[in-house]
Amino acid sequence: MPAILGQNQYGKAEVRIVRLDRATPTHRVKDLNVSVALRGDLADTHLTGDNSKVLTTDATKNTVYALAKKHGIDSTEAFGLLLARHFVDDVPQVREARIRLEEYHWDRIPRNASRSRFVGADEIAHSFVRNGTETRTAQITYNAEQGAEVLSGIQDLVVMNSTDSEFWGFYRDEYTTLKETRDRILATQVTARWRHNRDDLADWDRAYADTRRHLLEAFSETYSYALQQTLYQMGARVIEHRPDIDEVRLSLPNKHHFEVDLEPFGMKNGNEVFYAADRPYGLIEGTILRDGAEPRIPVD
Ligand SMILES: O=c1[nH]c(=O)c2[nH]c(=O)[nH]c2[nH]1
Repeated sequence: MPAILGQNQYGKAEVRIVRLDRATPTHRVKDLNVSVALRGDLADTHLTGDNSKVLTTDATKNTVYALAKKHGIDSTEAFGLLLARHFVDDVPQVREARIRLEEYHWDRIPRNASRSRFVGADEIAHSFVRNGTETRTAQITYNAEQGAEVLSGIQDLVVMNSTDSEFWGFYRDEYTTLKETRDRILATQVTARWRHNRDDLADWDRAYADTRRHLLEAFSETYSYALQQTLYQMGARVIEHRPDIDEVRLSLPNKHHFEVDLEPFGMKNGNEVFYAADRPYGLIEGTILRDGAEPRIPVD
């Protein structure tokens, strides 16, 4: 029985784009996952392999980045409409475009009232925390001889600084190709555990909230030359402010944001349009201890 081609569509799925608006010192961020599907006069490529009407999926991805640079991303819907109209109105063989968008929402990290170099009344201009991702953890060990040990923690606290991060001066061997940068996005998904040196705190919820706040403040206030340095500052901040905590163990994946090369489209990126890669990622881990304390959180 002869076969016929039924409904079909194609495009690039899950284009991860972070668009920064750096027009003022108070940066705005749009973080989207965009999937493009195009329909139209596309029988030839399926039936004979004639690709003359195929707008490459690579070009659809580039379009997402280029239009984001050109027009900014005002709202998720408006950006989806812009893309859909572009593909249908400007590419003759495309009759219908379906754009699916997921937006990841970032809240600003509240400002520490005692520090003044940030603009805005009570928020930090370039530091963000993604809402709804984190989990609070606890591990209690008790035995009759040694009593109780309380490990508290947080998992998947996703944070980002849209500036105040550099990375340069690193060791180079024949396989090193990374370019040095004086201004990059620094983003990570914090997993932390901290060991209390007492089991009789009056308010564990408050201790947790306070420790979380110190981690966030240290992340956002550290002008960073390496995620390793930020890790140390985060742990040290907790040790300094929480006499009940002797040890902080941190695991920080470096959520890389690569500046998209927009030169082929006649545009300078200007540190505004990024490809948010999910893997591979750098993984920076370390324990920060109260001087004199022994590490006791088990190494995974
Ligand atoms: O903060 C960083 N630390 C590294 O060790 C590293 N390595 C790398 O490629 N990028 C980065 N960034």
